[in-house]
Amino acid sequence: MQHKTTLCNAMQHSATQHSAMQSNAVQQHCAMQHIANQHGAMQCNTVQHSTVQCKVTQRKTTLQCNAMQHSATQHSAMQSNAVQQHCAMQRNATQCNTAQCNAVQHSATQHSTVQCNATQCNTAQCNTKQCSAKQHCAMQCNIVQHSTVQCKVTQHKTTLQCNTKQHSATQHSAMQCNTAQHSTVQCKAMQCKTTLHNAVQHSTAQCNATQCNTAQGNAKQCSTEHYCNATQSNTVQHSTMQCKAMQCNNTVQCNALQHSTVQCSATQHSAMQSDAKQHCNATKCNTVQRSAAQRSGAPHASDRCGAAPRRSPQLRPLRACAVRVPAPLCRMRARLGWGLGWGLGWGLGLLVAAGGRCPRRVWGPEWGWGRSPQRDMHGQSEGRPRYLGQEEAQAIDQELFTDYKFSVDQLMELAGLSCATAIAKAYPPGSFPTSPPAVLVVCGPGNNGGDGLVCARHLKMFGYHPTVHYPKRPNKPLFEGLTTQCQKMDIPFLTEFPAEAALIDGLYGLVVDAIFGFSFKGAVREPFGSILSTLQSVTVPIASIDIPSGWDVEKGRADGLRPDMLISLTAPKKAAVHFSGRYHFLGGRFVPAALQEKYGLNLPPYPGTECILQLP
Ligand SMILES: NC(=O)C1=CN([C@@H]2O[C@H](COP(=O)(O)OP(=O)(O)OC[C@H]3O[C@@H](n4cnc5c(N)ncnc54)[C@H](OP(=O)(O)O)[C@@H]3O)[C@@H](O)[C@H]2O)[C@H](O)CC1
Ligand SMILES: [K+]
Repeated sequence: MQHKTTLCNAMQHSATQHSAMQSNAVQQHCAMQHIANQHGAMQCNTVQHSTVQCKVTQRKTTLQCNAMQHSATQHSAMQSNAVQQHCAMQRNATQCNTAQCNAVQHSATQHSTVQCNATQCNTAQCNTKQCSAKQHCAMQCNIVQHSTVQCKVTQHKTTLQCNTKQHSATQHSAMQCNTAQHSTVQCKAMQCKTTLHNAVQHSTAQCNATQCNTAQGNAKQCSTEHYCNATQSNTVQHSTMQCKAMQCNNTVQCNALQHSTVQCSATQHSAMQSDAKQHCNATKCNTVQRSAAQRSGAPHASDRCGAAPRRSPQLRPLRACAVRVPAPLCRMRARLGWGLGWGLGWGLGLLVAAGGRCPRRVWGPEWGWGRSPQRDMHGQSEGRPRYLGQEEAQAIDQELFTDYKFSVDQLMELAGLSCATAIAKAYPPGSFPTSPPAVLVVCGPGNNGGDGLVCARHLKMFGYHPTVHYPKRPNKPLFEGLTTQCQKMDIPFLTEFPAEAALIDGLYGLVVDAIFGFSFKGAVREPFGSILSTLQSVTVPIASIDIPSGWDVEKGRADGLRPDMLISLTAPKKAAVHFSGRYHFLGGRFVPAALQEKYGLNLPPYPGTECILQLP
């Protein structure tokens, strides 16, 4: 509100003052907005700002936006960030020296919510009293780790930024409306359909994928030169997620220029195209390979196992299958298993399994058991691990902590490592439709969520590109530590869960479900209800840690998630008998023999030094 037009006027935005941060590629955008007096502090940003720079600008309060606050003493941590040239240009070199940007100035008092920005949140300061406002950290800690895409979502979700007067419908600039980062919901009709969003204002950044995927982005609109031309389709804004099938299906858009490697997303790529590492070129996109059949998951030509994976038409299978049931039978089994009731469905499933197995991967004797399971209705059988009830699982857990004196983080580390290892075995990076292999890890409020954070960290170490969504964070050092570790390893945290399954399908090759574990009870509460409901519609594979989230720990849930992978920790829980995905692993190789004995776990021997074991 204090932000006067004059503060953002031509003088400040002159060539000399326009810092590296401000003098972005789309000069005309700022120029246009400044002239129109619409330039609020928030509007100073622009998508064209690099991630760091953009955020710095956006985080500025209006007070900070003016020249006075840019004095040395007021230069907050936020301002004295890595964009040193910004400081140098706006202040003289001596003012913006290291001393002024040092810890002294980063005192608690100076660390306002706004000032405690990404840079600080990535440091130890984020865990101190200075940044103790949890929401603050949650929001701001994400920033640097957020890719351009994610960062903008976060920023645009900020109440301060989104609810100011400048963000009225008319003032809502193309910049604000732009960003592929806006989900369809966020990029509302009101914002996207203002007269501001005309062709002139729709710069490269502004005509983004989200818009192209909305009602505006229909064939008619997107095929115009303004909206979906070659330039727009190959910008950084067009991440995997954004350059969607719609664009690839448009023959106009499907030219070689637009279809960079990055842009050819999972959705666009048929399995055949992905496997062949032939990125969507003009020929492929305009030919029969883009047929409906392929997009609906027809098996890959090179899939020697034949049957298309239920959830991952775009992911290559691991190894050759042994005995396989024809895909229709497998599908029938799945349908029966989930559609006609548990008992009947599972019984028929076993009938099918007796003659062969659906393409559930077992790697052979060195990895798992070659034989099919002979489970009873409780999942227990001779020579097989005992499937635990909820209370049993909790009791073993407690005993590990109280009697054996393990700490939670010890076991969580092993559990999370097991999960990452199993994922890497089943879904090697090369099998992902996109490079890098992007994984969405959704973490819940308990230890299952902690496993997810550890898993994300190890996945990162293994060469994956995990992104975490962690909406409900316990106020405990363990979880704060795990979060910080991820953030400092440049793992982005999505503050907003993608509202549409298609976005997830486009962006990620795999979803890790670390929402609920063996303590889940009752009806799912928000925000996890919405999250799970979205996850039910994704087509990329889901790997569930310990229990498919939302399932009753003992009874399962017929209309719930249908993960492609389950990593049972310690021992499978009773619900696992209903698991029908391809990969069932046992992980958490930390249960001492005496405890195994006491609870009659009957765990199979892990191979060698492995921390996981594939179950049939
Ligand atoms: N020994 C082992 O095998 C180990 C396993 N680990 C992992 O830990 C989980 C179990 O962790 P726990 O924290 O006990 O439970 P959850 O992760 O399931 O989560 C509990 C939180 O979930 C909330 N909750 C419960 N029900 C609902 C619901 N219906 N809707 C929304 N939220 C729900 C619950 O909230 P409350 O308000 O009820 O408190 C909790 O916040 C295990 O499965 C393994 O993954 C360890 O990592 C290592 C040892
Ligand atoms: K889970």
